[in-house]
Amino acid sequence: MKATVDYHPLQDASIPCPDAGMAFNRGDLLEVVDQSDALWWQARKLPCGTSVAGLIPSANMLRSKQKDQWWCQPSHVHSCIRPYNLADNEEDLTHTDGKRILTDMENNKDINFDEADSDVVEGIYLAGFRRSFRLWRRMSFKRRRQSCTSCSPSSNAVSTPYEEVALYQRLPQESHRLIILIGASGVGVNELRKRLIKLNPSTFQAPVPHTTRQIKEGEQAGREYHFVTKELFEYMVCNHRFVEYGESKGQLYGTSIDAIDEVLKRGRMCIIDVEPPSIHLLRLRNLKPYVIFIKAPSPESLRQTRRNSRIITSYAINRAFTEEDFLELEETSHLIEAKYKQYFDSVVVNDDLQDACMQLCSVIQQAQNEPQWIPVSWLHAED
Ligand SMILES: Nc1ncnc2c1ncn2[C@@H]1O[C@H](COP(=O)(O)OP(=O)(O)OP(=O)(O)O)[C@@H](O)[C@H]1O
Repeated sequence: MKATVDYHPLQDASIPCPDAGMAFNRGDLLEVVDQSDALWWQARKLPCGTSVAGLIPSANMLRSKQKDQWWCQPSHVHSCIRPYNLADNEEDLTHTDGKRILTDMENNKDINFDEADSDVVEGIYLAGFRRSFRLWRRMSFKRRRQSCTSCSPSSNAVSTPYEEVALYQRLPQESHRLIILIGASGVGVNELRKRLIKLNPSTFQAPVPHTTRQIKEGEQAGREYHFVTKELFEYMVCNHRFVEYGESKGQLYGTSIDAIDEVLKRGRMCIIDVEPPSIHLLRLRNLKPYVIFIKAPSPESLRQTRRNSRIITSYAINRAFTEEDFLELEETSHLIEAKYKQYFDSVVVNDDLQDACMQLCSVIQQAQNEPQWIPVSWLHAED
């Protein structure tokens, strides 16, 4: 089983023998060796080389403890994921410090928010890196972050403190697993994703996003974007076709499940980066997502390695990192790790870019070609 909650026997007054208890954290793999008691099980941690079996609360026991709300944070409905609403526009245009982003943009009239990040490698267009798309994600991230600090991702954990898992080995004829990269904004998720795709553009691919904005000269439908009407976009929203979507400068942008399927059906490995709350929507049997957390390096190394790097912010393109950016990045990285670690299959620290890219490559190869623990429910045959 995979634990979806943290447990500390020394803080549990109800455990019959605290010394025999076994502490575990969200994401730990536990092999249950005795389930005969309704309240207390015996389990050991995997890999089990050194670990001895200890006492853990049964799933029912944990659920009833949760009702008393002592073992985890209060669980909230994830109110930060809201359908698109015109009333949200004002919020999108406001900084945490109250300055209006639009004003900043107006001050930068020469900025072209939609150019330059496109790329063609070996005749293959690298989709999903347009600035307008990334800008929307950044703005939407800011908005969600403001409303999200108390939001727990694990309302699901209430009903399933342990998730049953089994080893899965992908067969060569099966689709590749969806690779999800998660990380704080600015940590380098897009840089790594792009490098990976450039290394092998016929293997790795990003889904083509959707937008309601007009097609521009030089663009091709289905290449930079799937250009759709607002009506079609909203129809897709109503039919839950988007993993993420939102609005920037009056236009809608989003990543659809269909675009992900399209990449997988072509036999490619689909690499996406989404905000952590979207992981839930992608935990599907047919996608069997493998989640890689891109972690910020130590504070010293972060400042050292990024001294010449440039970022896209909500109101400026290609500006140097500031101390405020570093602090925000570190804080967000910790926050994401603390809240979502039960979903991580691997962690890659983005310290030296080249090393991180190589490590990412090898983790992805393992994910696709070696046995991995996945939820048992993903193994069941299609209905
Ligand atoms: N390991 C690294 N060393 C030095 N610079 C890096 C490293 N990783 C990323 N960068 C640089 O940091 C900047 C931000 O990276 P990137 O654009 O990939 O961020 P991101 O995580 O995708 O965030 P956002 O989605 O907000 O753009 C880029 O200029 C990128 O080249």
